[in-house]
Amino acid sequence: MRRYGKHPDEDDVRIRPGKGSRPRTSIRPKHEDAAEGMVLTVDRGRITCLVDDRSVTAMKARELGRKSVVVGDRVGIVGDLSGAKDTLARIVRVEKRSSVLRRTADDDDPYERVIVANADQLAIVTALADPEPRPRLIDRCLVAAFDAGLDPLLVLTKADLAPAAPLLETYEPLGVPYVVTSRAELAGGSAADRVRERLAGRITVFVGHSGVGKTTLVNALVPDRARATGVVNAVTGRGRHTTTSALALPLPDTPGAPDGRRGGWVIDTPGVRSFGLHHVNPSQFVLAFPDLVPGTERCPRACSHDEPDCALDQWVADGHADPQRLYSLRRLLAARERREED
Ligand SMILES: Nc1nc2c(ncn2[C@@H]2O[C@H](COP(=O)(O)OP(=O)(O)OP(=O)(O)O)[C@@H](O)[C@H]2O)c(=O)[nH]1
Ligand SMILES: [Zn+2]
Repeated sequence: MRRYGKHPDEDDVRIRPGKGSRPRTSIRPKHEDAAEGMVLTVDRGRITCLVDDRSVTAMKARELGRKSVVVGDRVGIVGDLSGAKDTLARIVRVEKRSSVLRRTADDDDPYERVIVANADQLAIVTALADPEPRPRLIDRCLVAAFDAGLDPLLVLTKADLAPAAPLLETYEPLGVPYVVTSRAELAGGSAADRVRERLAGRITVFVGHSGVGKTTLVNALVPDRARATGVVNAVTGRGRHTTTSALALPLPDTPGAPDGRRGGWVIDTPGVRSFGLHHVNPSQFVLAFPDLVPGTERCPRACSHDEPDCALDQWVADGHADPQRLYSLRRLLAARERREED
């Protein structure tokens, strides 16, 4: 009888030297019967997954070893999938991720960790005043987005307190899409509608510094957030979502939207204000600026594009690209070197 899967080579055994004579199967069980789930939040080893339309609490199966399971992951899950109280399923597989977003290392935790998988958009929420916008922080978020292959979206809040134009001027050369919101538009619902248009059918991570109005906005976007969070809490047994883990919230369908432009996900990231950028490869980063790429042909090998020999200066001086674009690239490259709270 074959125990695992259906591939003939799966019964191969390998003897590990130095570990006695205990044979070890070289290939893990495949769990082809596992249900598919999406990770909604992770709270100290307790993983809440959406399986069909149920919230199921699960733990990582031992066979996953050190492999992390993060919000947005598509997983294979086995065991009790009823979603009933006090049940615990097992995650046996993590599907290949289409994108990963890493949180910055901090004092409590020196490692840069993946916090969200499979997102395709990063909404950078910034107040136009109270608190003042922090362009360097925006730059860091943009670098993280470009590097992770996420489309950035600027959400500029509190337009009732200050105009958006000065900030938009800085980001215009980058061509980053933006939405501007204000208190009155939030109350009237038009702000949420405009933001929602940008979110339909996508998985969008929301980041923002404390006080910028991120919670106000997310609540407006996901009116039944309380209920959605409640489902999670009923499972984790907490009164409130108090962890710093990200939390995936389903967006209501946009009425009349075509298939593929419906629903979507908002991933809220409490306590996450910036991203680890040390892994970002400067030579690769220029790929986020396709118009500048041909100009790098004459660069020295492994050019960071922010050094005296960089060929881009001459290329731009020769009129091949907008100098503002090179300036923006350099500014973002510099953001990589700075500390989070600069
Ligand atoms: N004037 C003005 N105030 C706003 C607007 N949006 C939110 N606020 C206020 O800004 C304050 C902060 O909003 P929150 O939504 O709590 O901000 P947050 O980004 O979630 O901040 P934390 O909860 O600290 O993470 C609240 O007092 C809101 O009422 C806006 O468009 N205009
Ligand atoms: Zn260069």
